[in-house]
Amino acid sequence: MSIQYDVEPLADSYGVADSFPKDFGYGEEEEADIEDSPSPSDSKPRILLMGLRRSGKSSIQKVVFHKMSPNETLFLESTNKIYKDDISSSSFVNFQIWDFPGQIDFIDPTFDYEMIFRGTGALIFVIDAQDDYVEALGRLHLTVSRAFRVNPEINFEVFIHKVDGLSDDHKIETQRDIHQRANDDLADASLEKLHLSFYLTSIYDHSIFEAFSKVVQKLIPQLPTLENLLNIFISNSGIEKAFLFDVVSKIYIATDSSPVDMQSYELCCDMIDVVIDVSCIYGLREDGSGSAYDKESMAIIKLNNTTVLYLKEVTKFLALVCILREESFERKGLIDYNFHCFRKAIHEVFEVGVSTQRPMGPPGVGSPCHKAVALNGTPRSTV
Ligand SMILES: Nc1nc2c(ncn2[C@@H]2O[C@H](COP(=O)(O)OP(=O)(O)OP(=O)(O)O)[C@@H](O)[C@H]2O)c(=O)[nH]1
Repeated sequence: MSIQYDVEPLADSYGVADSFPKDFGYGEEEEADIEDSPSPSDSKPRILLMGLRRSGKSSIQKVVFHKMSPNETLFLESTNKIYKDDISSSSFVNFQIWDFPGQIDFIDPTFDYEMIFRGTGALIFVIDAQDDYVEALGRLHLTVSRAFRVNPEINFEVFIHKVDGLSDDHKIETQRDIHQRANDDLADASLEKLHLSFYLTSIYDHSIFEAFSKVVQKLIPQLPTLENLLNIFISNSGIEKAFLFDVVSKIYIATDSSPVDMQSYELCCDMIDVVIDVSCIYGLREDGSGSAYDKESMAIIKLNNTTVLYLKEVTKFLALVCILREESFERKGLIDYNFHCFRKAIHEVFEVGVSTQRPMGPPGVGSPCHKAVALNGTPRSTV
């Protein structure tokens, strides 16, 4: 395997290149009392992580957005308050992730669930698949039915989590059973319109990143355009698969329309890790200033099975990672030209997003959630 790696530590013309956080990121973490009044940053759309105690909520947040290694999560303390994690300063994902304590009580008058659900884009309910999940299903039903009544626009996502401990057959059976019971409960409550999506996840492999990618993609209004651009790019460049990655979290925010196989995704994730690690060691200035990822970032990795991985910077937060055959890579000039057009188009997509951004309206109880677009293209909610 040979690695060609080329990174200019800092491009002044890149505007905020130097602002890419040195620790790779991961915005300020706020701890909030449940009864806290909303702060201005609370107007950002949220992804809520809910579920019973010890189901794995904090671990998911730490592994996906804070590069914590899965084994370290064994030492995480139980969450007693809502943790609001604003990752928008380092990630394309312009959301706050709110990690809830397991024992949250809807009857508690200090828990303003109307306010919380109104600005929510996605609610992820985590179920521990290694545990008895009857109680979790009851909690899931209570949570989603409350949330749906306040804001029917929320995407409801169920992570059947910790499946690393289950055999393949057991995984499928658990998913079928949870799916069946959860939907039966909804049907009994005449909530057929409430749609739940299910994912099998574990922090010990890439499944958690894949699942989070799908959750985030649903919140990106420009997704069809991005997919279209990727399709045009790969078909004209002889590329087999291309992913548009959020570099910090390794969530892919879009891919071309050919099916995603887990191995390709894992390979691309590993490439990002290699590039960033090498860049952190050799790409910074001697005094440690500069950025591990900037406009000049690119890498080519040739594998011993005639496959080539090609990574290029698209925006401050996004990278394109392509998988192609060695023969196709002989036409690198063509690929680079097509990439140049693709990159330009992506910038235009998000610039249009900014110019069509709606002004923030005053909060109003029960008002529908209007979606506008933020600088990085993810929707902002005005509630
Ligand atoms: N085997 C396995 N263990 C996991 C996984 N995810 C989390 N865990 C473990 O589950 C335990 C509980 O994880 P936490 O992230 O603290 O759970 P939580 O839901 O945030 O718990 P509370 O803060 O009490 O609500 C930890 O020991 C984790 O290491 C997983 O995918 N597989």
